[in-house]
Amino acid sequence: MIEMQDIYKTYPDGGQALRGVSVRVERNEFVYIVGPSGAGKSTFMKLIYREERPTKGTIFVNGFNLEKLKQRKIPFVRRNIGVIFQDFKLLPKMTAYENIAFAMEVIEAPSRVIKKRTQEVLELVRLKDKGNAYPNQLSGGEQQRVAIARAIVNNPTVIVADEPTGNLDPETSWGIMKLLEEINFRGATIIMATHNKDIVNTMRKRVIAIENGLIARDEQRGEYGYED
Ligand SMILES: Nc1ncnc2c1ncn2[C@@H]1O[C@H](COP(=O)(O)OP(=O)(O)OP(=O)(O)O)[C@@H](O)[C@H]1O
Repeated sequence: MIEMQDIYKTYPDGGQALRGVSVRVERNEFVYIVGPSGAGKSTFMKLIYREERPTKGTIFVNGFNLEKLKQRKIPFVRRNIGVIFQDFKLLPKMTAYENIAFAMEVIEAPSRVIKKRTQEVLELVRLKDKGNAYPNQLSGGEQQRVAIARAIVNNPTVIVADEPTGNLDPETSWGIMKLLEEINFRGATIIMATHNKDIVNTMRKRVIAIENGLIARDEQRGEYGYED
């Protein structure tokens, strides 16, 4: 569960990215965040995974108030949120396998568990045979699948995906969407910011439109609603 209560975000240079956003996303929902460039979508996403902090307002993730979190609870809450980016953000000097396993090493999982679970997610994203490849030896779609495997390896309850298909061709994008749908089916809440009209209008889900720092629309089985 994610809940924002009257969230404002003003960046240090004075730019107002969000201007009073209140929203609730239930467990296991799949939500698209749409809106014009500069509307505040990435800021909205960053507040959920605590990359940015709100200027005002309260955010709850799985019942934890992110603004009142004790230092020692931060890793625990963070581990429950998997993040996927447009540009994949894989570590270039690590293989696909190592990129995924690393996410478990940082939470100090036992090495036996790491080996088993990393193989399991490599299979889930259909990259069993590419574990030893480095990111620059993989296609864009394959790199994004590694990034998805890394995001889900610790079994997070929430996946935040900021334009995950932004750098991919349409066919590859559909493959990524099928995977996200499967992850949602297995129980994760998915929040995905996108400019992909086809995907939003085909895979009808809840659509939240952010315009000028405010929620302009929030519809179940919504539409993309813009021309780009
Ligand atoms: N780190 C930052 N410092 C200052 N201003 C910022 C920062 N990040 C974003 N902004 C500003 O906040 C506003 C919202 O930006 P944000 O990146 O959230 O929009 P967006 O909807 O994700 O856009 P896009 O679709 O182009 O990715 C913009 O005016 C932007 O210039």
